[in-house]
Amino acid sequence: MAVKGLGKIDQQYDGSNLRIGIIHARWNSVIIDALVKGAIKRMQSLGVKEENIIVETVPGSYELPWGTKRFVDRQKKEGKPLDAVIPIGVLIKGSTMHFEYISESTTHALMNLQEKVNLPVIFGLLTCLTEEQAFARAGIDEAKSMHNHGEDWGACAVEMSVKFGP
Ligand SMILES: O=c1[nH]c(NC[C@H](O)[C@H](O)[C@H](O)CO)c([N+](=O)[O-])c(=O)[nH]1
Repeated sequence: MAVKGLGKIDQQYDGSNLRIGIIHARWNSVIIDALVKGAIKRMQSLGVKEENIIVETVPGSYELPWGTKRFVDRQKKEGKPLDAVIPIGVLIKGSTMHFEYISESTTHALMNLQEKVNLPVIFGLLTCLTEEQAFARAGIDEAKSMHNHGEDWGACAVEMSVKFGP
């Protein structure tokens, strides 16, 4: 069976000089909290200092693109520029098309944001058809916990910053 997820990291990247932002939505907060903790844990295991992991929040996933842009700009303006940013949101399909529209528009906006902010913008949006899928991808024990995707996003942020930074 193919092993999903980031798999083996081809090398340990040294995050000790990095400053990375996490901006997360507050919808589905139990799942969000697990994903954020997973990202922080992995980044610290790669040497990113606690004081260099800056966490911000927005109401929902739809606010992530604009919130991320302003967050990155503000950190730069304060003389503490980020090396990468991880927007995190959890969208769970409901009975309307709301899920589809937010998933599609937010994904495209986050992808396009990379050019605008000239930084790695890691794709931390879980778009799940059921709560069980979301619990599993946040490594929460109530479901068949697959793997905490937040850890992958943390590793990705460090690798992209080290490899492609200024
Ligand atoms: O982050 C989420 N926002 C959601 N909606 C709120 C949306 O992101 C905005 O915050 C809201 O529409 C105000 O702009 C969700 N649902 O509606 O299901 C969801 O599952 N996850």
